[in-house]
Amino acid sequence: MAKLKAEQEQQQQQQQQEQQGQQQQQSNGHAKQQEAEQPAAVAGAAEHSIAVRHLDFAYPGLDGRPIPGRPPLITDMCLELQPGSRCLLIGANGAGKTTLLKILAGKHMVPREQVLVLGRPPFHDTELTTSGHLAYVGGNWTRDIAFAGTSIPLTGDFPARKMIDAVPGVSEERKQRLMSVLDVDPAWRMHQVSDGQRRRVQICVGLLRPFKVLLLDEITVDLDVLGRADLMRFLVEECAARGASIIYATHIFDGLEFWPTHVAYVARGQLQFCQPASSLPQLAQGQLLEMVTGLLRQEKQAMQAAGIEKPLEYDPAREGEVDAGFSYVWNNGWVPGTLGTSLAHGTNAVMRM
Ligand SMILES: Nc1ncnc2c1ncn2[C@@H]1O[C@H](COP(=O)(O)OP(=O)(O)OP(=O)(O)O)[C@@H](O)[C@H]1O
Repeated sequence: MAKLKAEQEQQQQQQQQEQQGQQQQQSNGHAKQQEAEQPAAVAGAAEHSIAVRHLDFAYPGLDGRPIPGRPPLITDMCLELQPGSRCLLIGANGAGKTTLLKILAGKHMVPREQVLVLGRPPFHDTELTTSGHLAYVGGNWTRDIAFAGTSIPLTGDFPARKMIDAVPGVSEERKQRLMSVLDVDPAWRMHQVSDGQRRRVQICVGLLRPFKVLLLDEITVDLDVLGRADLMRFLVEECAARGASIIYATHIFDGLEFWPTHVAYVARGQLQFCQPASSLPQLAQGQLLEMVTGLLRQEKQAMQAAGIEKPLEYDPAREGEVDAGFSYVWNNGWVPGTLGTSLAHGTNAVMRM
C-alpha cells in the first residue's frame, strides 16, 4: 500500500515537472514572440535620446485619412540627438516645429521605426510618457471639458499647490526647487492668477517628474525676463546633472546664445540643418537673433524667387466647389481627436487640397 502511494506521488511529481516545463517553454516562446514583435530599429538605438529617421507626416483630412494629392507637411526628416543635448528648434511660422514636437511626444501616430525616443516609439510605447521619462510642455494650459467645449483654460478656484501635489511620485525637494526657480507661490488661486503666473504653474507641473527627454514648445512667452533666465539655467543644470535632452522651439532669442548645444532649423517641413552650437560663430558673437532673421529672410526670398505661393486663402464664394485638385468644405467645429462636434463652437472653414 505504502509502495503504491509512493509510486502515485512520484507520478504526480513527474506530471507537475512536465507541466512546469511546458509552461516555461510557452512563456519563453511568448517572450521570444514579444521580442520579435519589437521594432527592429529599437535594437542599438538607445545611444540616441532622440532619433528621427526619414520621417514623413501629413495631417489627415476630415475623414481621418491622408488628403489625396497633398504632399506631406514633413518630408524625409532625419535628426539625431545624444543624451545631454539642448537643441534650439528654429523656423518660420508654419514650418512644422510644433508638429515635429508633437510627433516626438507621441501625440501623432507615425511608423514605429521613423521616430525613436530613448530607443522606443513614442506613440506606441505609452509607458514613455506615463513614466514621465518623456515630457512635453507646450501651448496654453487648457483642457477639453464635456458640455463646456475644447481648450478651456485651467482657471478653477483651486491653489497652485493642489496642481503640484497632484503629480505622483515627486520628492518634496524637487517640488520646492521648481517652485523656487519659477517663483511659484503655492497659495495662488488658479482663477485669480495672471497669464504669466498661470504659465509658471504650468511649467512647474510639466517639469516635476525627472524627465529624460523634454520637448518645450514656446512656453516662455508669458514669462518675465528674470523668470525666463532662471528657467533656462535650471534646464541647463538638468541636462548636465542627469543627461536629460531637451528640444526647445521658440521665437524669442534674446539672451539665449549660451543655452543650446545644437541648433536645428526647419523650413517648410524639412530639416535644413542640425548643427552643434560650437560650429555657429554667431552664437559666440551674441548674434543669434541676427542669424535667425537672416535665415528666415533668405528662405522667404528663395520662395519668392521660386514662385512658391502661400497656401490659398479660404474663399466663401467657392464653398462646395470640387475641382481636380481640391475641394472646399465646411468644418463645423470638429476637432480631430476630440469628441467636440457642435455648431455651438461656431463654424470655421477648411479647404482641402
Ligand atoms: N491639426 C492640423 N490639421 C491640419 N493642418 C495643421 C494642423 N496643425 C497644424 N497644421 C498645419 O501644419 C503646418 C505647420 O504647423 P505647425 O504648428 O507645426 O508650425 P510651427 O512651425 O509650429 O509654427 P509656429 O511657429 O507658428 O508655431 C501649418 O501650415 C499648419 O496650418
